Amino acid sequence: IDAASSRSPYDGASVFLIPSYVSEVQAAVANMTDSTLAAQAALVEQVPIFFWMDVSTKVPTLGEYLAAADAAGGTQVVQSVIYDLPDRDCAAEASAGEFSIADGGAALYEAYIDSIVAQVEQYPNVRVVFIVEPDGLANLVTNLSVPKCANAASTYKELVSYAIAQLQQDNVWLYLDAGHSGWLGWPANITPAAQLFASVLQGAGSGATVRGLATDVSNYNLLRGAEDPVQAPNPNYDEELYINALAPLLQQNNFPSQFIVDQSRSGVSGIRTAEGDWCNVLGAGLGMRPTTDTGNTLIDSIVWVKPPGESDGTSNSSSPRYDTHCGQSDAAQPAPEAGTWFQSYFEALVQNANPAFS
Ligand SMILES: O=[N+]([O-])c1ccc(O[C@@H]2O[C@H](CO)[C@@H](O[C@@H]3O[C@H](CO)[C@@H](O[C@@H]4O[C@H](CO)[C@@H](O)[C@H](O)[C@H]4O)[C@H](O)[C@H]3O)[C@H](O)[C@H]2O)cc1
Ligand SMILES: [Mg+2]
Repeated sequence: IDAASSRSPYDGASVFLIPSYVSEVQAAVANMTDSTLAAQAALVEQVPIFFWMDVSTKVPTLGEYLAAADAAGGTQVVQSVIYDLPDRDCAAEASAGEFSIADGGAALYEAYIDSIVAQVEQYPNVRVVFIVEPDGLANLVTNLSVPKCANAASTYKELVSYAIAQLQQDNVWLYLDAGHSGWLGWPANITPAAQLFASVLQGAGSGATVRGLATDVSNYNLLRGAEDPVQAPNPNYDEELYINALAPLLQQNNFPSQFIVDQSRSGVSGIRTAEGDWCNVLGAGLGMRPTTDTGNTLIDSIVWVKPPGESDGTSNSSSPRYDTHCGQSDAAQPAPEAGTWFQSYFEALVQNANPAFS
């Protein structure tokens, strides 16, 4: 058990602002004509988000950020998402990745992980928080009926175990992605989910550990609040209910039960026509600001993981990465490719922010 995982990485630390996102927001502000809204949008620059390593060529940039955090002094936390599994996003089209299992993807992914290890080992004084593979394991709980997921299952598990095994440095905290309340929170899913997380941790070898799980990444659920009608009849209809139900199941399976929760786009509830809608949902607003004052000892921090303004996926039906969810009536259109800047959507997120930026 490495020292890191026995305490929150956020205790007594400053969270590093990701420069590439600050630049995206600055560019967005420059393009805004409504001066009141632009002034509110400028405040978003000061909110820490996660740096997504959605392609292996972004790993050196993590190194630059670790160096900058190291130079800043004090106790810094750099937040980053590991997101490059071969046959990625197996139940959807929008976020398919660079690696494919059929084309040596497993070996390439291990090299990707090894390159991340090489970066974090250079900066032992910087705390690094990784969320490991959004949607990856969650898809193995509910979507083995999807051929791409069934074919990828053993590889996903082996590679997440590999990532855990390789990232045991004392300055690293790992939170596996655990979907959200409207996904794995369903009673039919929650126990298989706990068992899957535990088996993947065991696959990392004895002594390997993680800090816990991340929930609501790139989704729109409330941390705690009134039930959104589309969540009914799920008893775990918000993230805190999901976390409180999941934690004992994890403990029973010898899996650490600490959490971080994405609230970047959770400011407005009741915006989806169906619980499973995830793509650029209309009416969404920036949510609770990141804080360690979470009101629940299981939750280390509220965080912003999905960078607000970056698209979930293209609405162009002729694109190879077109997913029908991005063409729905509750999806903002026209939308650019996943991960690219969506200006009008960003402006709406600021407009709908709750709490408001002022
Ligand atoms: O009452 N009942 O009787 C009953 C019966 C069955 C029920 O079934 C449950 O229904 C849920 C709601 O549809 C399903 O949850 C959805 O599953 C999708 C993947 O399949 C997720 O999509 C991902 O979302 C990510 C961002 O979050 C994207 O990054 C990613 O690209 C994208 O693929 C949705 O969020 C998530 O909400 C459950 O699987 C399903 O088991 C539920 C109730
Ligand atoms: Mg996605």
